[in-house]
Amino acid sequence: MPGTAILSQGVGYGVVLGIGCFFTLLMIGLTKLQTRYTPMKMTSISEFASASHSVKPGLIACAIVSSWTWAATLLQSSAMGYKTGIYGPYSYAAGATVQIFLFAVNAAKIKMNAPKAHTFLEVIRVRWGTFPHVVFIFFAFATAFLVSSMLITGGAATVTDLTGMNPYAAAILIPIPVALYTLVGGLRSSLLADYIHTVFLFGIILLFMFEVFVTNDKIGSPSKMYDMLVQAGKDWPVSGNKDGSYLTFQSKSAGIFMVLNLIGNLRAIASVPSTAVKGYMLGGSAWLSIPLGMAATMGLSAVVLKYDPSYPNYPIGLTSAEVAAGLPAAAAAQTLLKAGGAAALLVLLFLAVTSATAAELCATSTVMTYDIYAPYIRPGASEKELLLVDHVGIVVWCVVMAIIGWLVTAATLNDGAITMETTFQDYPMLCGNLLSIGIASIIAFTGSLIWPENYDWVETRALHAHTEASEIVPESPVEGVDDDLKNEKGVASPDQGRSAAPSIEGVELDTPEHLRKTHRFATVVATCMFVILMILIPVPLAASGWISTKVGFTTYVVIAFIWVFYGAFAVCIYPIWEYRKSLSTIFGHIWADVTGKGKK
Ligand SMILES: NC(N)=O
Repeated sequence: MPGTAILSQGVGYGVVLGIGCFFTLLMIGLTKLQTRYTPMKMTSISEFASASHSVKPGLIACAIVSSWTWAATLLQSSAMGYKTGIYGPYSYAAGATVQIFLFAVNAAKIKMNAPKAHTFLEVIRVRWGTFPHVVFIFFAFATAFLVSSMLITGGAATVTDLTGMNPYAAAILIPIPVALYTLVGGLRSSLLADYIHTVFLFGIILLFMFEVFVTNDKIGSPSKMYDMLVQAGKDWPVSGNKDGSYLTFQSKSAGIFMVLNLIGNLRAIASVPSTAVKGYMLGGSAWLSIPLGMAATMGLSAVVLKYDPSYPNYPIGLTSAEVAAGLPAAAAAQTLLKAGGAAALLVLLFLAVTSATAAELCATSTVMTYDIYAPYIRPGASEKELLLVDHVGIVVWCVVMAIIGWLVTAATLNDGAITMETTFQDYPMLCGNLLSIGIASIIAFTGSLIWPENYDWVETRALHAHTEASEIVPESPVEGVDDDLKNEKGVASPDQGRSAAPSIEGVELDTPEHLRKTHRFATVVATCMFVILMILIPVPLAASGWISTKVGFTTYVVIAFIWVFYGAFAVCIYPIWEYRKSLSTIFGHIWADVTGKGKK
C-alpha cells in the first residue's frame, strides 16, 4: 500500500528470515547449555514436548502472553482505537482477557479429572469414544487452520505493507524458520524464546508509549493528545459514538466488538488445554496490558496524527480497507518516528507472529502424535517413535501453513466474493460468533438433560498414569540445577506446545481437596474478572454517555502505563526471580568452565 511501505524489501527479507535464523541459532545454543549444565535431556519426548513438567508460573504466564499475542492483538486493537476512540483499546483488551481467566477454570477441572492428558482431545476419546474424538480432531484442525491462516496472512500483510516485500514470498517464508527453531528447541527452549519475545514486546510497546505521551514533539503529553482528540471528534465525528466523540465509552461499534471478541476468542483458546491455573491468572492479567497499552498509544495517535503532513496519503489518510487491514498502527509509527518507528513496529509484529506460529506448530504436532498416531496408527509406540512423529508433525504443519498462507494471500489479492470488508463488519461478525457459541451451548445443555449421566471420570484420571515415572530423565545431573525444577511450586509445562497442559506439580498440592480449592478459586476469580471487566467498568460509563475530561483521559493513560509496567514485571522480571537459583548455578558452572575449573 503506497505511503506505508517506507522500509526496503531487503529489510522485509532480513526480518522474516533473520529473526527466525537468530532464534534457531539461539535454540541450538540453549539446547547445548541445557544438555551440559542441567539434568534435562532433549532425547526424551517428555522433555521435548513438555519440558519434563517443571516450568514455573511466571514462565508459563510468559508463554501464555507470548502465544496469545498475535498480529491482531497489536494491529486490530490499534484499529479499534483508531475507529472508536478510548473504548476501542479497552474493548479489545477486556474482551480477549476474560476468557484466559475462564480457561483457568477449565484448566483446574482438567487437573482434577484428567491430570495426565496431553490434549483435550485425549479426554474426549477416553470419555466418549472414537467417533466424538474424530469429530473433535476435525474441529481442532479446522481451528488450527483458521488461526494459522490468520497468523501467516496477517504477518505477511504487515511485512508487505511496511517493506513492499512480495506477499507470496512472505506468506511462504514466515513459518519455515519458526519450524526450524521449534524442531531444534523443544518446549523448554521454546519457552525461553517466548521469554525473549515477550521482553522485546514490552520494551517496544513502552518505547512507543513514552514517545507518544512523554517525548515526541508531535504529541508528547496526555494533555495535548486530549486536545487533539477533541478537535478530531469535531472534524471526523465517529458514527455511533456519543456526540461523535473519541473520548467516550458510549460507542456502538466498540461495544459490539467487546462481545464478539469475548465469544470468538473463547473458541480459539479452547483448542489449547492447560492446567496451570496460576500461570493463566498471571498471564491473563499481564496480557491485558498489551492491547490496552498498544492501542491506547498507537490507535489514538493514528487519529490525531492525521493533521500531520507526513501522515501516509495526507490529507486523505487511510482508506477503510487499510483500516480493516490493521494499518493505523503502521501509519502512527512512521509519522512519529519515520523509518525507525516502522522498523520497531515490524520487529514487534514479527515477534508476535513468530511466537504464536511456534505455539500453533507445537499444538498441531502434539495432536498428530497423541490423538492420531498413538491411538490409531501405532498403539504402544515407543517414546523415541513418538518424538520422531512429533518432529514430523511440526514439519507437516509448517508446509500446511505455507500453503494456506499462499492460497489465502492469492484469494485476498484477487478480490474473492467474501471480502475482509464484508466479513469484518460488526453485525456479520457478531452473528457468526453468537451462532457458533449459542448452538454449541444448546446442544450441550439439551443433550445433558435428555441423556444425563453420573460419570465418575475414572478412565480419564487413569490416562497416561503409567508414564509418570519416566518423565524426568536425570542423566548425569549437575548438582544444584534441579532444585528449582523439583520445587513443589513448579508448574508442569504445556504438554501441547507452549500453550498446552501445564499443571501445578507436587504431591501435597495435588490432593483432591487442594484441586477442589484451586478449581473454586479459579471460578471465583474468573467470575469476578468477567463482572468487573465486562459489566462494572464499561456499562455505567457507556450508559451514562460520559465524555472524558482532560483529567479523566490522563487517568486513562496513567492506568495504561501502570498496567504495562505490571505486565512487564509479571512476565519479564518475575520469571528471572523464580529461576534465580538455577540461573546462578548454571552461570556458576559456565564460569567454572570458562575459567578452566569445570568438569571436563
Ligand atoms: N489473542 C488475541 N485475541 O489477540
